[in-house]
Amino acid sequence: MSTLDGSNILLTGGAGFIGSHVVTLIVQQFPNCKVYTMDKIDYCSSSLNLESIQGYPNHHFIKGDITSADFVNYILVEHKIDTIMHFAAQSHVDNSFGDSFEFTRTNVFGTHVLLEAARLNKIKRFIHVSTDEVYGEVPAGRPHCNEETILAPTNPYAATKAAAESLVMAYFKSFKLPVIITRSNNIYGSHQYPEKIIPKFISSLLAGKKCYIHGNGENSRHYLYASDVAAAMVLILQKGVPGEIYNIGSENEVSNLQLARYLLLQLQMEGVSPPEPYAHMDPKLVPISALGDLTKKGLRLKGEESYILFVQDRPFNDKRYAIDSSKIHALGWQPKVSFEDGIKHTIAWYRQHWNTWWAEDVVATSLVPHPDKVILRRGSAPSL
Ligand SMILES: NC(=O)c1ccc[n+]([C@@H]2O[C@H](COP(=O)([O-])OP(=O)(O)OC[C@H]3O[C@@H](n4cnc5c(N)ncnc54)[C@H](O)[C@@H]3O)[C@@H](O)[C@H]2O)c1
Ligand SMILES: O=c1ccn([C@@H]2O[C@H](COP(=O)(O)OP(=O)(O)O[C@H]3O[C@H](CO)[C@@H](O)[C@H](O)[C@H]3O)[C@@H](O)[C@H]2O)c(=O)[nH]1
Repeated sequence: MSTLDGSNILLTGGAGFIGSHVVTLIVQQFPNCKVYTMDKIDYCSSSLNLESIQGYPNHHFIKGDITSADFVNYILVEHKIDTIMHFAAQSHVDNSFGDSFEFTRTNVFGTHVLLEAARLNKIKRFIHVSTDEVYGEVPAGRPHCNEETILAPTNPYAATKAAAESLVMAYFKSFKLPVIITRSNNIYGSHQYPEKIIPKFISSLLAGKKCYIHGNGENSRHYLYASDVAAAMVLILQKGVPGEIYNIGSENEVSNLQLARYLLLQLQMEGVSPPEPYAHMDPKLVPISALGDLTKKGLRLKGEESYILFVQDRPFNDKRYAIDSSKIHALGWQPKVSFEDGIKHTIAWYRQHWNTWWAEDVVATSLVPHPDKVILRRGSAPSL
C-alpha cells in the first residue's frame, strides 16, 4: 500500500530531462498510480527519454501543449486527474536572452493555464517545479537563501520562473489550491540535452570540439544528480505540505573552469596532464577540489588550451547561487550521489548516446559558443 495508490497524475514536460527521470521513478515504483505525461516534444526532448517505461500499463504519453487551455481541461476531466507535477518549461538561460516571449508564453501563461484548469477541476496536489535562479546571484560570503528570501531574478528565464511562482502562490491564497513549489540547484545526469554546461562540454569533447567558457570561468554552480532530485520530488509528492516551498540543493559547488578541467581529466583528453604536485597521479584520480585550487593559484593543466576557449560572457551571468535545504532535509531527503560518481555515470552515458539520442542537426546547433538559434524569433510578437 502506498499513499499514491489510485492516484492519477498529470506530469508536464516528462519527455525532457528532469521530468523523464521523475516519471520513470514514479511509474516503476508505484504500479497502482497512473501517470499521464504531457509534453509538446520541443527541440530538447526525446521520446527515448521515456523508453524504459514503454509498455507499462500505468503510463500514458500525451503529445500536447500546456498553453492550450481547452486541451488541458479536457485531459484533466477525461483522466480524472487529481495531481499535477509541472516540469514543462523553456529551461535554457542562454536562449532567454534572445527569445524571451517564448519563455513568457510557456513558463508564465502555460503555468497559468494549468493553475486555472486545476482550480476548475479541484485538483488535490499541484507541484510546481521552480529553480534557485529565482533568488538571483548570491555573492560568496552572503548567507544562503532560505524559502523566505525575497526573489531577485536577473535573467529573462529566471524572471518568468519567478512570475510563474507568483501566480502559483496567488492560487494558493485566493482559491486554496493545494500547491507546493520546489526550487532546485543545477541538475545533471543522463537525458539532458547538450546545451547545459555538463552535457555540452562532455559532448563537445567527444565530438572533437572545444569547451567554450563564458567570461573568465569563475562563475560557479551547485550540482545535484538527476536521481537525487527525482527522489526529492517523490518525497515531496508524498509528504510535502500544501502552501510550502522547498529548496532542493547540494554541497557540490564547482566553477565553470574547474568543471572543464575536471572533464578533460576524466575523459583523458590527449596531451592533457595535471601540473605538480598531481603530475604523477592517474589523471582520473585528481580530486575536483584540487582543480579549484589550481584556478585560485593561476595554474593550469598542461595542454588544456587545445580544449578550452574563453568566449564573450552572457549579458548577465549570476556569479553563483546558494540555497539552504534544511527544510527538505527535515522532511527526510539527502542527496546520495557524490559529484565524482555522478560525473562518472554521466560520462559513461554520453559516450554511448551523445550523437544518437537527439537528431544530429539538433545536437550540432547546441555545441556552439552561444546558441545562434535564439535570434530566429527575436522581436516577434507574442501570440498568447
Ligand atoms: N535543468 C536544471 O538544472 C533545472 C534546475 C532547476 C529547475 N529546473 C526546472 O525544472 C523543469 C524541467 O527542466 P529540464 O531541465 O528537465 O528542462 P528540459 O528543457 O529538458 O525539458 C522541458 C520539457 O518541457 C517541454 N515543454 C516545453 N514547452 C512546453 C509546452 N508549452 N507544452 C508542453 N511541454 C512543453 C519540452 O518539450 C521538454 O520536454 C523546468 O521547469 C526548469 O525550469 C531545471
Ligand atoms: O557553453 C557554455 C555553457 C554554459 N556556460 C556557463 O555555465 C554556467 C551554467 O550554465 P547552464 O548549464 O546553462 O545552467 P544555468 O544557466 O545555471 O541554468 C541551469 O540551472 C538552473 C538552476 O540553477 C535551472 O533553473 C536552469 O533551467 C538550468 O538551465 C553558466 O555560468 C554559463 O554561463 C559556459 O561557460 N559555456
